[in-house]
Amino acid sequence: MAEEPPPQPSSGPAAPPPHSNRKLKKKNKRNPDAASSSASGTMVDDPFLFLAGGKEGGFLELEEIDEADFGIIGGVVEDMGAGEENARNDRGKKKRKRKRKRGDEDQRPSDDGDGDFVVEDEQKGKKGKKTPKKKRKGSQKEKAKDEVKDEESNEDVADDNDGDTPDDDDNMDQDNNDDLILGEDEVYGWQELRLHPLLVKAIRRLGFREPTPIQKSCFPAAAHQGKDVIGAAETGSGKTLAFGLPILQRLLEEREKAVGLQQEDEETIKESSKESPLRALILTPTRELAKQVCDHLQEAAKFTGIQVVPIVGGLSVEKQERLLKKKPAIVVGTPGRLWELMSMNNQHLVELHSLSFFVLDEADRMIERGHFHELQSIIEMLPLTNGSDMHSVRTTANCETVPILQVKKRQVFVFSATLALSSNFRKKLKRGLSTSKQSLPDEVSSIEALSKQAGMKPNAEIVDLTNASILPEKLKESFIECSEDDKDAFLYYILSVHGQGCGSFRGSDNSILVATDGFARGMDFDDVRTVIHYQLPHSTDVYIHRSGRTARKSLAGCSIALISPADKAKFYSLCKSMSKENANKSWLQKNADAMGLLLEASDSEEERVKGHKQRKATSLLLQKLQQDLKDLLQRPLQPKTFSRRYLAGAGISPLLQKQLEELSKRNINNSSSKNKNNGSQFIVIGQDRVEPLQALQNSGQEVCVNMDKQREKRRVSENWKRKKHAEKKHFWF
Ligand SMILES: Nc1ncnc2c1ncn2[C@@H]1O[C@H](COP(=O)(O)OP(=O)(O)OP(=O)(O)O)[C@@H](O)[C@H]1O
Repeated sequence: MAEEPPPQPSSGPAAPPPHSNRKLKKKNKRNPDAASSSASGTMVDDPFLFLAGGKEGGFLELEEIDEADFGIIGGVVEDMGAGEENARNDRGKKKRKRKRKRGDEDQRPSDDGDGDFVVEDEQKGKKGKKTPKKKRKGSQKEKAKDEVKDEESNEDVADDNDGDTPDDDDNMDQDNNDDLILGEDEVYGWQELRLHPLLVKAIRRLGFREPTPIQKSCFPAAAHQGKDVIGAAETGSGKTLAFGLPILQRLLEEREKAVGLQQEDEETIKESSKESPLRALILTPTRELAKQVCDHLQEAAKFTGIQVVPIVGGLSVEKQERLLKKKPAIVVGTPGRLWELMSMNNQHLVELHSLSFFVLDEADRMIERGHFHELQSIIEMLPLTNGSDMHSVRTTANCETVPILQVKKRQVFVFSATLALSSNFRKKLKRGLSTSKQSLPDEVSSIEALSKQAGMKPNAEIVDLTNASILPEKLKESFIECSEDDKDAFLYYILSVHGQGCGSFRGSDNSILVATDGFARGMDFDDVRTVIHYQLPHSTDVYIHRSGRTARKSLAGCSIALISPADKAKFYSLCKSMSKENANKSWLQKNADAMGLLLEASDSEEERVKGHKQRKATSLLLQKLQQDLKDLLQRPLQPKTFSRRYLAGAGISPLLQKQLEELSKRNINNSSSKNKNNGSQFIVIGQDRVEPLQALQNSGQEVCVNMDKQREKRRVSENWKRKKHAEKKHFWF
């Protein structure tokens, strides 16, 4: 190990797996809360290549590593069939293809020096965008080369394109239908919402067959009833479009009214609507999230001509001022930079009389220290919406305004993955309305206070879909108990399972992202398979957000927490608070069920019968699950032939390495003769590149095979003992 090249610094994307435990420890000291999500780095000349799978297959068995205890603390073990795997791959491929077209694959995080990551290529360089399509159709290798070239050239021009909006040509003129992944009849779910045709078209292009539950629940209230919304749903459930689509819908409807009023053709209106007073201000806690939300909304607004721009720190103020001169209708930004520009009296940002939407995304993070000062200042800039500002719409001198008829009350949207509202929240909002802004508390200390201060109305729609589960349904949570020193070995081992080289994080199937907790919130990456909690976070929220980077969009994923003795207290309190939250949430439902009451008193007879049938089916299912659980609990968690060999500690000696290689060969031979074999089988992670998620999913079956065999053995040996005993008796008598 001494001759090994030093590992790459942890901040870069796709850092190769650590080659030395010592170095890895150093890295984690610098960044103690790092949450890593899966995949790999280059393994060339790595003496541990054999651990990484490859043709030979890895061999390490979890039980073989230092008295490991591996358990599942949540989630249902279910078989991720080939169907889902294929669907995941297909979806991933389609999306990547589309992203490549847009040049999005350049996007990747980089450390901006202050501990936070920024998306390095926040700018889509125009050079990259204008690469002829023909060139992009080359072989994978050529594509990869092109990407590298694009990245390089983007770096050259990045400075001129910071946070640029998509080209108007790009946005408007590519209205052809070739790009649409879904047919009209495949997006039926959206028609029910009465989504504007131009938005349906964008949705067809994105390939979203139906709205997610949070989108379905928020849209009617937000878009058709003009209500404020507090929305909470599990991570990765599509909250961005839950507030984004209602905003776009209303802007489009207003534009159509304007067409009616002004008797102009739609194209003219489309053109003129490129420049607009500020209609929607969306605040996010981090730069990366602002950029991501902006990208997502630009996709949704693709065919509308509505401009969406990001205003975030880390980019030059002058360039962002240039962006704002284009008068975008929607601005997505972080409080710090927005307030900086507002303080500089940026015209587009301070003329807020036409502002119809004020959105706080990831509101739970917004209220954490470090954000509220600017946030509060911005909120204080917002005009009151009690009707008095209607007059100023007409009279503001140097601000272009939308016609008075189009300006309804400003809507406030507050979204979060976690939500705890007091039972008298609406009353508080009512009281808030009669209170002047100055008399509100100095500090924004909770989502409630924040909503109140932002002017949320008492009839706000509260959509809390976190009831059933705070974490994604298909997330499998697991933990490994180990010593602090062995964490590195486990980390390396898990990463090595994914072991292949990579390009950028978004562009590769097998890359690794080492991230701060700031980054772990809200960032959306396709197909993240595994999240590793190298160190447990202090708060449940952070745990939820970290874990929520995987199992997004109803796909399967797993999170692995490495628990050292020092983490135990944190671990128990985390488990406690997670189960308490779940318990609290289902309290009403549980008690209602126990008393045989239906919560919805207004249900029709038909619905009641349906509900009764559903409950019956659920209770049968529960009984079956209980029986399954009972059966599972009767089986030992691990085979008795538990090996205590371990790979970890202060590096691996050449002798141990040799032994491991030999063991690897032996295991491969064992596995090839699996069907005939009569030796024991472990839950193998790393064998033939089996990832932790798959291993977790398969583990039940493997253990089951072992246990049957062991039971059979036990039965034979007991029979033998009985026979012997009988023979003995016979002998004495
Ligand atoms: N209706 C839909 N159908 C399928 N995919 C969707 C749909 N709506 C959004 N998505 C995709 O789901 C992913 C997650 O969406 P989004 O980032 O809005 O989730 P989120 O709830 O904000 O997550 P987080 O709380 O972690 O920020 C994105 O890749 C988005 O493109």
